Amino acid sequence: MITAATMRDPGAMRHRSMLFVPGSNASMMSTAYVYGADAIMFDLEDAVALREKDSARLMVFHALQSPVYAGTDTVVRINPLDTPYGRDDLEACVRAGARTIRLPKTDSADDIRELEHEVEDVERDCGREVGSTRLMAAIESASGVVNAVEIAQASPRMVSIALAGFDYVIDLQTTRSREGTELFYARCAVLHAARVAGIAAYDVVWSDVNDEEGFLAEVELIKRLGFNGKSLVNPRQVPLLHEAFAPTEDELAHAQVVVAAAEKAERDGLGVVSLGGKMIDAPIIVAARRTIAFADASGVRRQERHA
Ligand SMILES: CC(C)(COP(=O)(O)OP(=O)(O)OC[C@H]1O[C@@H](n2cnc3c(N)ncnc32)[C@H](O)[C@@H]1OP(=O)(O)O)[C@@H](O)C(=O)NCCC(=O)NCCSC(=O)C[C@@](O)(CC(=O)O)C(=O)O
Ligand SMILES: [Mg+2]
Repeated sequence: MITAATMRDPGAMRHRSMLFVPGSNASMMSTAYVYGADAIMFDLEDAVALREKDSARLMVFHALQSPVYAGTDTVVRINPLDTPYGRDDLEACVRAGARTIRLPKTDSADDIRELEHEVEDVERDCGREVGSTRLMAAIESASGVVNAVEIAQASPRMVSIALAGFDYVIDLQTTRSREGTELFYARCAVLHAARVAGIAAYDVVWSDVNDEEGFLAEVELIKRLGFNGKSLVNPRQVPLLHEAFAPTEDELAHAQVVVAAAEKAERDGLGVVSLGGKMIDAPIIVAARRTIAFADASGVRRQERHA
């Protein structure tokens, strides 16, 4: 039986970066794995021209099976299932062993249930383990935002949900601003949906790859809101994002002391811990463990700490 627990490996929750790589660009696809993104997302949808849909699908099919991507968390953004390409994309990607399928323009939980049904058929057909393909939804409309909780909970295969800002602002009849005021409600809704469902939340792409300052301001905002990470369009954004999400050495040192104090209190059979006169309770311990996990993912060096 497929359960949420079997689908969600904790590593996926620690992902920060998901790099879009156009499925029609052979040169980008052949090198994308070197940039250190937590997940590589081959795109068959809007980055691919209509006349290249079939050749891009074939290239992604081969890339997914290439040894260079064996150790990478691969995601494929397929075309929506109500287009002439969606079902062929899905079949090729599941057969080739994509770890996660990203459904763009997800408006309702039924979209995910239909996807799940199709994925299961292909898994059975090609002899892949049923339940081995994970799903994620991109929310790109007002309907998607309003239905975000049901979408996030629509299948135990769901591992994450992403806001897609560019299509969303078109549906909202506005435009994308540098400060992102128009995205505030959708960001909060998508994030809350992810937390209700116990899955990861990804923020929108930042398209002006030369505007580093604007990108970093947006990253600070989404980190503060609680997002796990962001969809990216350019390799230069990967280290910037990872660095911004990495705890400082002081934050890490404090988290380690908190966890060490909590573990000592547990060994000593004490319910309440005091650290420098401050009470350390369960949420503070959870936050400290999260900081340590982020530090590990970011490669921040740990030192032995004792209570
Ligand atoms: C942005 C730009 C044109 C900048 O070009 P530039 O030329 O300035 O890039 P440079 O930095 O100079 O490149 C230096 C070296 O990196 C290589 N390189 C660049 N990008 C790479 C990459 N992505 N992967 C691997 N390699 C890469 C490049 O080949 C070069 O390699 P080399 O020649 O060997 O040195 C370029 O990055 C790019 O095309 N990005 C992908 C765009 C894309 O996928 N759009 C669709 C997804 S959004 C969407 O659909 C909206 C959405 O749906 C989103 C949602 O759903 O969330 C919604 O509604 O909001
Ligand atoms: Mg879009």
